[in-house]
Amino acid sequence: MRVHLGSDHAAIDLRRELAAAVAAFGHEVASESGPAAASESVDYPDVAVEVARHVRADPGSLGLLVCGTGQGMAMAANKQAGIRAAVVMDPFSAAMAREHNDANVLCLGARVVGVELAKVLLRTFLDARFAGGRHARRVEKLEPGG
Ligand SMILES: O=C(CO)[C@H](O)[C@H](O)[C@H](O)COP(=O)(O)O
Repeated sequence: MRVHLGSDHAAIDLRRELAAAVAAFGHEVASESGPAAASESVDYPDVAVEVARHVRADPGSLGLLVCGTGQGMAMAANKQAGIRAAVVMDPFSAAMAREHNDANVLCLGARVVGVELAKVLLRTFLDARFAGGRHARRVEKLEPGG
């Protein structure tokens, strides 16, 4: 699975940890967006839009957005057509976001979850698959005018 990563200044360390985890889990870091140092304060909507565009241009890929809480990244990413971004803090939600909601972007909060839980959430998200069926009808309705 190709994964497009992005963070703001509040989650650089977690972004780096999860970039390594993506590879360790047998997946590919397709792109990495965001500042190089925590001293470079950035606006999360800018990073979220960049990653959303990468995901949309790379069919079948997934996005991973991390910031302080994950909430801002999700709010910004979900404004982009074709993007279904989910903030999760537990493995069940990580699995269901993929299986029922066909989420294609995972949002995590570096100030909310620790690194080891973040890795579990990431692996759960990457390993899950969309269930289709009745869920496909519902997901179609998420698109504007859907
Ligand atoms: O956590 C957040 C709420 O969505 C944002 O994504 C940012 O990470 C947070 O607002 C950054 O706060 P800072 O005081 O500028 O470090």
